[in-house]
Amino acid sequence: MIDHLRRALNPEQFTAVTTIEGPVLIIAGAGSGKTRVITYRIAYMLSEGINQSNILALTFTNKAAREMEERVKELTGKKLRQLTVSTFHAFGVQILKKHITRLGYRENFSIYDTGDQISLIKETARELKIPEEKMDYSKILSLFSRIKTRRVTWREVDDSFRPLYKEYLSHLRLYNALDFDDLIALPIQLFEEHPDVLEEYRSQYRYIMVDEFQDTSLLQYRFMKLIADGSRNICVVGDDDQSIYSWRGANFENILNFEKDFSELREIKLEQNYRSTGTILDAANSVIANNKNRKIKQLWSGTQGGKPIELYQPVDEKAEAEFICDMIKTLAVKEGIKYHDVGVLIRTNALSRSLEESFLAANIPYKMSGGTSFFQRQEIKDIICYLRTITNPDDDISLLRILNTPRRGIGKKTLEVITTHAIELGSSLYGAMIALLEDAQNPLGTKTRSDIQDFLSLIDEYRPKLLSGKRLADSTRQLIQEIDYWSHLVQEFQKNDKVAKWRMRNIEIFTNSIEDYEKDPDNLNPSIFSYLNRITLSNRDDEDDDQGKVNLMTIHSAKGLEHEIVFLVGVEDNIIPHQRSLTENEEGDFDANMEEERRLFYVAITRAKQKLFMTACQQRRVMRESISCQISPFVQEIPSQLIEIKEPQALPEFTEEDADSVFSMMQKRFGPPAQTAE
Ligand SMILES: Nc1ncnc2c1ncn2[C@@H]1O[C@H](COP(=O)(O)OP(=O)(O)OP(=O)(O)O)[C@@H](O)[C@H]1O
Ligand SMILES: [Mg+2]
Repeated sequence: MIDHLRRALNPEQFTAVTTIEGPVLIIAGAGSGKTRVITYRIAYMLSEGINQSNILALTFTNKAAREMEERVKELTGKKLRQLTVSTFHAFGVQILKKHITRLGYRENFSIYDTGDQISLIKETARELKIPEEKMDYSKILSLFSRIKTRRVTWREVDDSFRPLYKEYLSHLRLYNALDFDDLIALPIQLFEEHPDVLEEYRSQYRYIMVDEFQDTSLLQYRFMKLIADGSRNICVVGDDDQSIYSWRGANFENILNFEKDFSELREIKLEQNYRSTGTILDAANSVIANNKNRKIKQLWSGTQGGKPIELYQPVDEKAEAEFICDMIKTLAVKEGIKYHDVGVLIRTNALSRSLEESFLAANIPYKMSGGTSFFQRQEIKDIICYLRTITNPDDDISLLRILNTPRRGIGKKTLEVITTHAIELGSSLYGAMIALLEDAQNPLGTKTRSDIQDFLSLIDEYRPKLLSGKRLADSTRQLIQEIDYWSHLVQEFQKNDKVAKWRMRNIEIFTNSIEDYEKDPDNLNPSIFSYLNRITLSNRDDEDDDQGKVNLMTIHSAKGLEHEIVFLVGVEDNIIPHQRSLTENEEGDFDANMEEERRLFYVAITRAKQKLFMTACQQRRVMRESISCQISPFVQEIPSQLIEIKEPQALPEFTEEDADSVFSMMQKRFGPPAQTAE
C-alpha cells in the first residue's frame, strides 16, 4: 500500500494521507487533490486494519459521496457496507432514524422540502388569518431557517413573525415532520440532551473527515465537533476561495473556529494543481486575486500553457444555445470528445431553458442537475404524498394533498368539519377523522362518512405492506391502480391525452426507481420510509447514469467536479455577478456579496481541465423582454493573453429569401396561418 501511495501522491498529499491521528487542516486551492487525499486516506486506514465502521466521511452532495465511495472501492477492492460516506443531512437522518423517539417524535417522520414548507406556512397563515398577499415566502423561509440555525436571536425577530414561526414549529411537531434544518439541529439537541447517545457516536466514529469544509454551516460545524471531540482524529479539507454558500449560513469563520478548537492541529499545504492547464489556472488565479478577504495560497499547474479561453458573443440566448450545441458536436467529431466530458455551467436555473430546448432539438443527450427535481412534478408528488401519508398518517401536509386527489367526495365543506375537529382535539387530520367516525353525533352525512371510511381503510391497508420492506414497488403499483390515478389524469387533461400519458410514464419511472432501490444489495434494510428520505435529500437526476450525456448544471452543483471541456454560459453583468445577490442578500454588504460572486466565477473556471469556453449574449430575453447585455466585469480580470474575445456575432440580416423559407417551414410544421392576427 505504502508504495502505491508514494506513486499516486505527491509528498504533501502523502503526509496528509498517512497522518491519521490528531486534527489535520488542509486549506488548498482548486484541483490540488483535496478530495483525492480523503479517498486515499480512507483506503490507507482500511489497509492499516482500522474498521470501516469507525470511519466517517462527510461531503456536500450525494453525488460527491457516491463518487468517493466508488473510488475507495476501486482502491481497496473491498465491499464497503460498514463505511459511512455521507452528506451532513443524510447522516443526520441516519441518526434520527435510530433515536428520534428520544426527542418525543414518533418513528417514520416525514421530511419536508421547500415546497412542503411553503404549503405548511400557507396553512398556518390561514389559521392565523394573515392575509396571503402579505407573504413573501422566500423571505419567510430564509428567516425561519436563520432562527432555527441560530443565526438570528429570538429578540431580533420582528413581532409580526413570531406567532407564525411558533405555529409553524408546533405544526411540524404535530405532523411528526422535520424540515431540512431539523436534520442537523435535532441530532445536536439529541447529543446535548442525551450524553449516552453522543457517547455511542463518539466511540463508533474514531476517524472523521470533512470535504468542502469552507461550506459547512456553523450548525454543521457544531454537529461535527460534538462527535469529533471524542477521538479528535479529524481531518477537514477545503478552499476558502470556493466558499459559495454564505447565504445559507456557511461561514469562513469555521476555518478560524477549527484552528481555535483544535489548536494542536497539523496544517498541510497542497500547492500543485493537477486538474487544469496553466492557462486556465492562471486565469482563475488572476480573478480570485481581486478578493481581499482570503487566505493567500500558492497554486501552480504541472501542465504549462494550454489552449486559450474563448469568449463568444452570440446575438441572444437562442444563438448562444445553438452555438454551444454546434461546438459540442464539432468537438465530438473532430477531437473525439465524449459528451460526458462536457460540462455546461449556468449561474441560475432560468438559463437552462434555451439550452435544454437546443439539446433536444440537436439530439444531444444531456442531464440536468441542480435544477427543479423530478420529485417536484405534480404527479410524482401526489404519489409521494400517498406514500408519506401511509407511513406517517399524521403528516397533514401530505394528507391534504391527496385527501381528495383523485376525487373521492371529500370536498371543501367536509374538510372544514374535519379541520375544526382537529383543532378542537389538538390532533392531526387523520386523528380527527377517526374521532369523527367514532362519534355517533357527528354532523357528517352517511355518504361522506363512508367516503372517509374508505379513505382511512385504504391508508391503513397499505401501511403494513409498505412498512414490511418487501415488494415495495409492487405494492406502490397496486396502490396507483387501486386509486385509479390514470383516470384522474385523463380527466384532468381531457384535451391533452399526450400530457396524461407522459405523466403516467413519469410515474412508471418513479415506481421503477423504487424497484431499483429495493433490489440494490447495498441497501440493507429497504423500507419505503428510507426510500422517501433518500429521495427528499437528493434529486433523481443525481442518481442517473451520466455516461454519454452532457452535464448541464448550476455552478453551485458543479462544486468539486471536473470536466475536460467547460462552457460557462451567460458571463454577463447581472448574471455573474448576479444582480439580486448583490443587493438583496441578508447582510446587504455589497463588497462581501461581490466577493462571493467572484468565488462562484472562480469555482466555474476551475472545473475545466483542457478547455474553457464562455458566452456572453448581446441581448437576452428576461421575462418576455429583450434587454441588452454587458460582458461580466470578471472577464476583465483575466489577463488578455489568456483569453480570446471573439467579435460579437453579426446580427443576421433578414432577407426576403429568409422570410420565404421561414414562412414555408412554419407552414409545413404548423399548417396554414390562422386568419385572425393574434
Ligand atoms: N498526485 C496526483 N497525481 C495525479 N493526479 C492527481 C494527483 N492529485 C490529484 N490528482 C487529480 O487532480 C484532479 C483534482 O483532484 P481533486 O478533485 O481531488 O482536487 P480538489 O482539491 O478536491 O479540487 P476542488 O477544490 O475542485 O474540490 C483529480 O482528477 C485528481 O485525480
Ligand atoms: Mg474536491
